[in-house]
Amino acid sequence: MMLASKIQRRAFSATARDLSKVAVLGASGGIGQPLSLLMKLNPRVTDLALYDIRGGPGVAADLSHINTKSTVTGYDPTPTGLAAAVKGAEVVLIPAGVPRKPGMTRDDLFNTNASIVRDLAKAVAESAPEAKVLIISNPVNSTVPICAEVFKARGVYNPKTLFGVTTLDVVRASRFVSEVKKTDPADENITVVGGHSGVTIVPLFSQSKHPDLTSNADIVKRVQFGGDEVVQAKDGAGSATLSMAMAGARMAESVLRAVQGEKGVVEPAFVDSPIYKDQGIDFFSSKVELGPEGVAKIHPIGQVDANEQKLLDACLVDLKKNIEKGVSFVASNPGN
Ligand SMILES: NC(=O)C1=CN([C@@H]2O[C@H](COP(=O)(O)OP(=O)(O)OC[C@H]3O[C@@H](n4cnc5c(N)ncnc54)[C@H](O)[C@@H]3O)[C@@H](O)[C@H]2O)C=CC1
Ligand SMILES: O=C([O-])CC(=O)C(=O)O
Repeated sequence: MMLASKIQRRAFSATARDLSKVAVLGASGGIGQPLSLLMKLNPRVTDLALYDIRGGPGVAADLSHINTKSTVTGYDPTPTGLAAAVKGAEVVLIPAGVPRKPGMTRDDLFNTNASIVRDLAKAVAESAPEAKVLIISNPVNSTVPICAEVFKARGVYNPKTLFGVTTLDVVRASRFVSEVKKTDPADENITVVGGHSGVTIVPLFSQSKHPDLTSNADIVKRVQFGGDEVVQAKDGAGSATLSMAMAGARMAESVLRAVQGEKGVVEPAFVDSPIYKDQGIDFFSSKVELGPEGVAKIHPIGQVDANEQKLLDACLVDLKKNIEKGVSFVASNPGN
């Protein structure tokens, strides 16, 4: 009897884990569409739910003709649409919100995107409190704390399941290094820590195959301000969308690999982290080992050289302010 129930339990959990619903909130945007396409092509995904304030069902109808196994459903902002989109999701990806124009910092997006993320987080807290939530909307340094505060207020905050997506920073770093060193970017694994904006992005070249790059101010700056290159080139039409879709899809795939039992899956992510808590900084991006429940282990930063220590010092000043801004926003604007 006991054995039977054990087997049943195992069968149930295998089924539950194999049924991986992914929801994309902001699915008809510049990032949302290619990200949803990449999720439709991912065989680990069984159900794809696409929500946007406009155009979700259209994007869903289009993707639903692709002959992979997953079902695709689109949702509009009806009273039940958002709740239905996230219900039962293993992973909720959030690229909803406005992108930068030339001359703006990511922090300039705060006034618009803070309330968008707050309201989406409420829906996730109510209808999918166990989902792994991957926040792409900028400013990530503030939108992740916003999401955490919303979850805390509803008693469902789990620091293991909330991620700010910083994957694009390591994707860029490996590509930029490969251009300088004439190598294959696939062989370049560059650690990037901190946050996701300007000087809060800290590449640790001393830990790579190219420690000489820590004194190369050009490449350090390029990693920190890579997003600006795209914003300027798009000249008012937005920021990185296609490279971000690739990076977001890689992060979602890594989360699903870990959920489905793969060991040793490590990605950078901006998470609730012990690393600088003693300095009042509750969130920090570093290498995170993923497990079935989300964050399994946060790797320490490791050895840094004097140049990198200076970068880290500058990072922490801004990061602290960005995090505090998100926390105070929810305290003074709790919404409905
Ligand atoms: N974490 C990262 O590395 C990166 C983050 N981003 C950020 O991602 C965000 C989205 O960028 P794009 O896709 O280029 O912008 P976009 O303007 O093309 O798309 C945003 C989408 O969000 C939707 N939206 C707005 N309010 C919504 C709400 N309340 N609920 C659901 N959907 C809503 C819009 O209708 C639109 O379809 C921006 O904040 C941008 O700064 C962009 C690149 C990299
Ligand atoms: O630069 C931006 O505004 C968008 C972004 O976060 C990036 O490309 O890294």
